[in-house]
Amino acid sequence: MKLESKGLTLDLAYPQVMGILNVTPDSFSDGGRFRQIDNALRHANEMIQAGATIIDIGGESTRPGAAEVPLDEELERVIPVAEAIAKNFEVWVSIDTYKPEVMRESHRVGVHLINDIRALQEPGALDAAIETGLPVCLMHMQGMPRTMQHEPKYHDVVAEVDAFFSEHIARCVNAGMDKNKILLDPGFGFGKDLKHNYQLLAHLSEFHHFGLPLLVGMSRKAMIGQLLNVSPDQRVIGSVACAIIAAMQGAQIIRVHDVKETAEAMRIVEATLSAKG
Ligand SMILES: Nc1nc2[nH]c(SCC(=O)O)nc2c(=O)[nH]1
Repeated sequence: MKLESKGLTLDLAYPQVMGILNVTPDSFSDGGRFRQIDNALRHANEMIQAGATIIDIGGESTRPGAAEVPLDEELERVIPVAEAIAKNFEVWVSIDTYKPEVMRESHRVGVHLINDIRALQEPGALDAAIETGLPVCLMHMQGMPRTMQHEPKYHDVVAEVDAFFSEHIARCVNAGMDKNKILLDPGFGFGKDLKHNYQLLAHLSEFHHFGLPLLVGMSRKAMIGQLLNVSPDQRVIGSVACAIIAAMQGAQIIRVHDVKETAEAMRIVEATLSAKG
């Protein structure tokens, strides 16, 4: 399975590491220090050297309870950084946004992938994504970041996320999007409690029936912190464990903060999966 965008190809036969670049003042793991372009470029370069093949740029923190960021503030944060990375490195650049104007402007400055935690449900987002022609990651979320962790409830979280994927793939394809431009993400931590997150991880391989790339993001999240009782910067081993479990089930893109550790683990996964024949 391969993904193409703007002359770049991503070989999804092997798990690809997506490095997280938060350009938010309140991002819980980067401490908001990567707001300046030079810091962002330095961090992006470190992640690329460590094995990231995608850099995911986010201008709005989506931690549970986080406030929304006005459009002009988000544009000011992410567009200069996206443009600089796309210009300076031969790497996939993805934009973590749900705003249609940010999607369009990101495309204009060279972004390769749209990563939308709201699965193109904001007004105008689906049209904007189709207009850009970019691949899009549709992520499942129950509720909204501000309130999503207030007692999330499911009858069967795996079945409900699967139904969500079916519904939104159909919505996108019916609107004119090429199905092969869609990626799927169960949205770990987005309206899920500890049990829900591990049910999704345990059954992750079941989502391959759509024939679309699976993207997962568990890095430093509460599903690790609640088990190990450690702060976000002490969750590297837990994050790598989650990445291995997902990649061994065929997840194609792993979104992480700790690129070097994850990339090394993915080489072990690749050696093991290819030895399966
Ligand atoms: N596709 C995708 N995008 C994301 N953006 C964030 S922001 C919160 C954090 O990094 O803790 N999480 C995810 C995720 O899980 N999947």
